[in-house]
Amino acid sequence: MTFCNRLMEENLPIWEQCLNSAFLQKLGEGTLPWDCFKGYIVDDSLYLREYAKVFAWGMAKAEDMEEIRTYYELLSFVNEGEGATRLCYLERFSLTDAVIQRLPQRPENLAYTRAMIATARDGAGAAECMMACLPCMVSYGWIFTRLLERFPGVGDTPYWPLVRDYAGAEYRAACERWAAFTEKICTGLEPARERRCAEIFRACSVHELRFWEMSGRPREDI
Ligand SMILES: Cc1ncc(C[n+]2csc(CCO)c2C)c(N)n1
Repeated sequence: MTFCNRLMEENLPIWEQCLNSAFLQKLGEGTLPWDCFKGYIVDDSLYLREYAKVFAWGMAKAEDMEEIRTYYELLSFVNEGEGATRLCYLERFSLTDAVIQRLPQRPENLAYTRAMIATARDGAGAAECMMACLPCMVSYGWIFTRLLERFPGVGDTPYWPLVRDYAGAEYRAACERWAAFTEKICTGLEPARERRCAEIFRACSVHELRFWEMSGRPREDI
């Protein structure tokens, strides 16, 4: 089994808890309070801004152009794909990007992005950087694919544009590319560094869970 597949398998129980969070279950059923969804979109927009900085560290430490191209691809994915869906939702909430950028990240969100950025900043290189980002990419693919299987009716809810971004074949193919790149850079690592990588992957999977739990509560400042 590949290193990335092993990590995914080991962390499936955490992702399962994400899928079973009140936020995602209600989103699937179409009963999620709109205020909770609004809070999620705001925090997630702030999250994605900070997330982009992880790749700045990755690029600064890159050893070849392929690495830089991968970070560039990941960044443009956030900017074009996910950014567009979020902007549509913000418009529906009558919120603008300028307004939300001044809002604070909620504590769980801040803890997550601080941990990712510190990991990429302090890590030895691409392996640590990708370990911090991979759970967020691949857990979304896994979670939203399962969510759609469990709640096929989600296609008729206002949450469909978000689910559609992650539950399709195109996103799955992108995840496979990112995992293949990660596999390549993690092949032949010393055992201590490999253990550290597994710890980062797990810590970030737990941060994902905390983010979903946080999203079950509305923000009080919007
Ligand atoms: C809290 C949180 N976790 C994960 C994602 C998903 N995500 C973030 S970046 C990216 C694509 C790769 O750059 C994906 C799929 C999110 N939006 N918010």
